[in-house]
Amino acid sequence: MSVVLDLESVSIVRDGATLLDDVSWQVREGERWVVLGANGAGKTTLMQIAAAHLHPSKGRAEILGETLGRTDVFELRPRIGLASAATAERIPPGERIEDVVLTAAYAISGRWRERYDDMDEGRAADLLAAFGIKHLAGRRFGTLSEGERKRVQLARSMMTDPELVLLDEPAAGLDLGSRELLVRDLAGLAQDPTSPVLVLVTHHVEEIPPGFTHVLLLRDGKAVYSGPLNEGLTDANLTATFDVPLRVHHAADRWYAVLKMD
Ligand SMILES: Nc1ncnc2c1ncn2[C@@H]1O[C@H](COP(=O)(O)OP(=O)(O)OP(=O)(O)O)[C@@H](O)[C@H]1O
Repeated sequence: MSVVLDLESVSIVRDGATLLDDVSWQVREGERWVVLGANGAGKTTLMQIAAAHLHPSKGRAEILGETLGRTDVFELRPRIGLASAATAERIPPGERIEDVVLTAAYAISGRWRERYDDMDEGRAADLLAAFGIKHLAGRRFGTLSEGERKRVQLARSMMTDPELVLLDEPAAGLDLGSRELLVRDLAGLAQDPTSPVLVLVTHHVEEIPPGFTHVLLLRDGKAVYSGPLNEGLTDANLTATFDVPLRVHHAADRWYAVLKMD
């Protein structure tokens, strides 16, 4: 299986702070990864590297066969779908949601004078339908609920038919019902063999959709564990990751974690 993401001893230093510290991480075709860690662990920083938006201060990052620093990132970025709080912030509130999805074709976040062909328009419409938001066509992004916005961002992340999709906290701010619907949809994506490689960042094991295969646990910029989900999500690893004693439970293809009380 070919390697989609290959990070070798990657460190990121900003203003004297080490955000990522000697992280090595390999993601292969067909895999679905969860990146789990406490606030400030470095998850978003890692996604910025994986999305070719940030270069390592030290180490080597190879994305879809291209080495950062030796490749044109503007050619690489359209091959990667990204949905994050930062990408959402860049979307003009007055933008119609069809255009929010469509403009991903040019990696921009506000429609201007670019031209789109019927295939692009058709794909954007299909993606709105696939994520259950076709009925919202015509609405302005700024008028949507948080759950609806997350779905629009998900659709946008898939617009270029990317080989790698990075979803940075797609369930943040969702109510229980909306979260569960999102988990169901992500499980559908994960279980579809034609889907791209998926990387999902979260704080909560409850948000891990069935079908995800691997986990990277981050703490203070360092990898605590990187490998198969079933082997990695242990009491000891979660406790080390979040620095509180945790008990993890796996039932009916979902994960749960609570504080150890004894
Ligand atoms: N320019 C910077 N200078 C110094 N520290 C920074 C800078 N940018 C980010 N950081 C710090 O790096 C750490 C990692 O940030 P990052 O956003 O990657 O964490 P995260 O795991 O995504 O956190 P969260 O779960 O809260 O979103 C944080 O402690 C943050 O304050």
